[in-house]
Amino acid sequence: MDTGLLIGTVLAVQANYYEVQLDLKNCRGVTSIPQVLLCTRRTRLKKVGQYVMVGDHVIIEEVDWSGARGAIAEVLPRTSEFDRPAIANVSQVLLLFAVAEPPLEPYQLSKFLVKAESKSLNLILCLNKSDLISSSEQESLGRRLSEWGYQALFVSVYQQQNIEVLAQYLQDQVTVVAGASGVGKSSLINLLIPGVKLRVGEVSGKLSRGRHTTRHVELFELPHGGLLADTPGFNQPDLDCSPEELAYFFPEIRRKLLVTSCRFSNCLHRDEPDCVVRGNWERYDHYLCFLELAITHKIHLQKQGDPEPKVKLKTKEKGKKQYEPKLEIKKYRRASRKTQLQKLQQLCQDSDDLNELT
Ligand SMILES: Nc1nc2c(ncn2[C@@H]2O[C@H](COP(=O)(O)OP(=O)(O)OP(=O)(O)O)[C@@H](O)[C@H]2O)c(=O)[nH]1
Ligand SMILES: [Zn+2]
Repeated sequence: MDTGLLIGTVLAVQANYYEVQLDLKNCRGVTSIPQVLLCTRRTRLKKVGQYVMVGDHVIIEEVDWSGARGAIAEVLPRTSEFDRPAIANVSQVLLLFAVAEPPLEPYQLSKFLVKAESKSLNLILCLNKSDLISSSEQESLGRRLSEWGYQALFVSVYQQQNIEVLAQYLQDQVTVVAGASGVGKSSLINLLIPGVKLRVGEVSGKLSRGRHTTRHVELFELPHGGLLADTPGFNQPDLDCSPEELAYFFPEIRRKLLVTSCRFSNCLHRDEPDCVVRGNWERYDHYLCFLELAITHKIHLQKQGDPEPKVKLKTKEKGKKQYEPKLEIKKYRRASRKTQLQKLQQLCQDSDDLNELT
C-alpha cells in the first residue's frame, strides 16, 4: 500500500461526523478497504476554527480500517464555496426547470439564472417534463430561451429523453442541481444514480415547500464518476449581487456591451441618456426588478455597517447642547395595514430562509 497521504472528499456532514469518500488512487493495489469512512474532526482543526464543508478535499489520519473510521487532519484549499447549499469545490450548476406542472414562470427562471450566473461557474440549463408539451411548443420555447442567451437541454425523466446527453455533461464534475420545487430534481437524481432513492413528492403548490424530512446537504456519487448535490424545496434564490454587477449576469446585456457602450461608464441602464441597454427586449423588465432588489440590498448592507447612533444631540435652554439617549419608538402605536402585511411577508420569508438553512 502507498504510504502517501490519504485524501478523500466529504460527502455528508451529520452532527460531528463526516462521511468521507476515499480517493483510492492513493491506495493502489488494495481492494478490500472501505470506500467511505466515517470521520471526526481533529481537535487541532477545531482550535484553529477550521470548519469542514461537504465537498471539501481532506487529509485523513488515524484510520481504523475494520471499523471504517478515521479523523480529518487537514482541509485542502477550496476552489469555490457555494452558500446555499453549503458545498465546497463545486464546478458547475445544473439549473433544472419544468416546461409544465408547475408552469414555467419566466421571472422565477430568470432569478435562478441570474443567481447561477453570479457564481461564475459553468451553467447547464435543463428543462424537464418535455413529455407534457408538443415538439413545436418545445421548439418555440427553445428559440425564446436562445434569445435570452441560453441553449436549453430538453429532457424527460418519465420518457428518459436526453438523459444520456445530460449524464455526459455531469461526468467527473461536482454539480449542484438547483431549480424550483416540483420540477423533478429528485426524480432526475434517482434516474441518474440508481439506488439512491430520494423522496419524490407530489406537486402541491406552495405547501410542497419544506416537506422533505432530511434536508441536510449531501453529495451523491454518479455511476461514471462525478458528484451531484440536490437543493430540495428551494423556490426563491435571493439576489445578493451589487447593482453595478447585475448587468453582467444577463447574456443579452453582455452581448450588447461587447459591441457598443453607454454614455456613462457607471450607467445602471434605467433612465440615463444614451443608454444602449434600455430597450424593447424580453427580460429588460426582469433586469429593472432585480436592479431594485440589488439597490435595496446594497442600502441594507450599508446600514448594517453604519448602525444608527443610540444617542442624539439635543439643544437645551440657553443654547446648551447635550447628548441624550434616544427614546424607543412608541410601542402602542397601531401598525398600519401595510406594515402588518409587510411584517407578515417578512415572517414568511424568514421561515423559508430558516427551512433552507436546516
Ligand atoms: N410529466 C412528468 N412528470 C415528472 C417528470 N419528472 C418528475 N415528474 C413528477 O414531478 C413531481 C415532482 O418531482 P420531484 O422529483 O419530487 O421534484 P423536485 O424538484 O425534487 O421537488 P422538491 O423536492 O420540492 O424540490 C413528481 O410527481 C414526479 O413524478 C417528467 O419527466 N415528466
Ligand atoms: Zn446603460
